[in-house]
Amino acid sequence: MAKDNNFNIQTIGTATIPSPIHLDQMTGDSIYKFIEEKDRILSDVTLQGFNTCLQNNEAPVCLEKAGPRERIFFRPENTTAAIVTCGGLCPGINNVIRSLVMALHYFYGIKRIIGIPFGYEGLSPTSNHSLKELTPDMVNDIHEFGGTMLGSSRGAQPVSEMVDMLENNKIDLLFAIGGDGTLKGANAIGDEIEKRQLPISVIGIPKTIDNDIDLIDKSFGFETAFDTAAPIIRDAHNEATGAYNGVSIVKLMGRDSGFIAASAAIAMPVVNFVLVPEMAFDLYGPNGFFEALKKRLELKNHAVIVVAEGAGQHLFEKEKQITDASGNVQHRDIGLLLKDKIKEYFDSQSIKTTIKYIDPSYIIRSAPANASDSVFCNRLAYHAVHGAMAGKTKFVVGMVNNQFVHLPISKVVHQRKKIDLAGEFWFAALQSTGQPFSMVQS
Ligand SMILES: Nc1ncnc2c1ncn2[C@@H]1O[C@H](COP(=O)(O)OP(=O)(O)O)[C@@H](O)[C@H]1O
Ligand SMILES: O=P(O)(O)OC[C@H]1O[C@](O)(COP(=O)(O)O)[C@@H](O)[C@@H]1O
Repeated sequence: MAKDNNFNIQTIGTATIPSPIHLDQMTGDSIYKFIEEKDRILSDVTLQGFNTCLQNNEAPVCLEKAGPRERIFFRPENTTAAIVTCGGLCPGINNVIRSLVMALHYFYGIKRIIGIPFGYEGLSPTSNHSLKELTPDMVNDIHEFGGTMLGSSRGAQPVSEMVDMLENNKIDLLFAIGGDGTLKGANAIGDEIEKRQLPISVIGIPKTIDNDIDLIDKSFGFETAFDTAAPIIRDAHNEATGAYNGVSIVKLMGRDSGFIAASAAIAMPVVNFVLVPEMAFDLYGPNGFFEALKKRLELKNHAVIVVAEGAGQHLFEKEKQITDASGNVQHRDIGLLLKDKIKEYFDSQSIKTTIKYIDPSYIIRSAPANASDSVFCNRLAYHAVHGAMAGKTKFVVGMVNNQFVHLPISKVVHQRKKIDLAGEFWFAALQSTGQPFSMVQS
């Protein structure tokens, strides 16, 4: 981190390969409004952020603005770009692929664009997947579909073999679309490239439906997720009101962070309880969930519960944890547990209930992006291409304080973003649902 004495700010910069070519010389009359290398945005524009810096005698932190640079590093006629998508699906991946291909092809004139099939697995020399040459025609309509046209995967591949593969296929730019794991992988690939002193740029585009990537305002697909969840919750409410003491439980994605569940609950104020991984709660006892649910049923004779998949894991008997191929903990089904235990609790008190458990999580994850996410995906992709062509490497594009910036990958992967249970957003979720503030683990 460099200290900028003129402005008394600290800047988190990104690694750049020196840039010899003037973009306007190359394209003639440029359509771009160039971003100056010195353009920065403050990473924390809140008064509280400034006050904290002043108190600690620290300079506020600034981030590099994303956008086209006047000087680029890669000569388009000799440049090959590759795109890889890893980890779980998320609305908008195809929009990002499409906009990357269009920007590479039409803005910079890059003719060779390679799609890596099935995540990092496709970069392994031992895999049987064949590389796909991508053209604008091939990607023209893919934004209309959810999922990823390239396929995805989890599981580790040897980094040196992946870099061999990039070298052998003369790839100059690698765009890695993925979450925490993918970005760690991209950073490891970038380190190996640096070690070999190769002029290859590695660019991360943060993808996670859970919205759990640190520092950035939001990740693409997250808004579509709670947008798609909203009508499902509305219908779940109809189910709940259609029976005496009807209880609908809707499970949404959210492995370690409950942003989708909490946002969906605020968006659809028929939700009475929102259970997230950040909040441990008791089932029994005066401040337990069941007592609160009982009060709710006594009052209104129906209830809607939205639960994030990672919530309530403390309620399962401790067993050996199961992990997926990438080492992520696979959670037990909290929705099923709640369904069974709620029935047991109310049956034991001879209170009749009708419980419906709805799990739309994978359907939501594979939906196409909504209009707002489509705009966001498009802009992320354009910025990723501009940063890459300027020779920047081991960086992610993201939005911070409503501005597109470059961040070193290493800065966003060291911890996951979670809901602040003392923060305004969580209070809004509790107020909107009417869930008792006291309903936490004693
Ligand atoms: N530290 C790492 N070094 C290299 N590759 C990694 C690392 N962490 C994760 N990966 C790889 O990144 C890919 C995606 O990771 P995963 O955790 O499944 O999804 P996500 O990127 O959505 O978090 C997997 O192929 C995984 O093996
Ligand atoms: O596809 P899988 O392996 O069942 O993954 C389920 C996980 O994927 C997610 O949808 C997204 O996780 P990633 O961001 O790590 O890809 C999580 O919410 C969920 O826990």
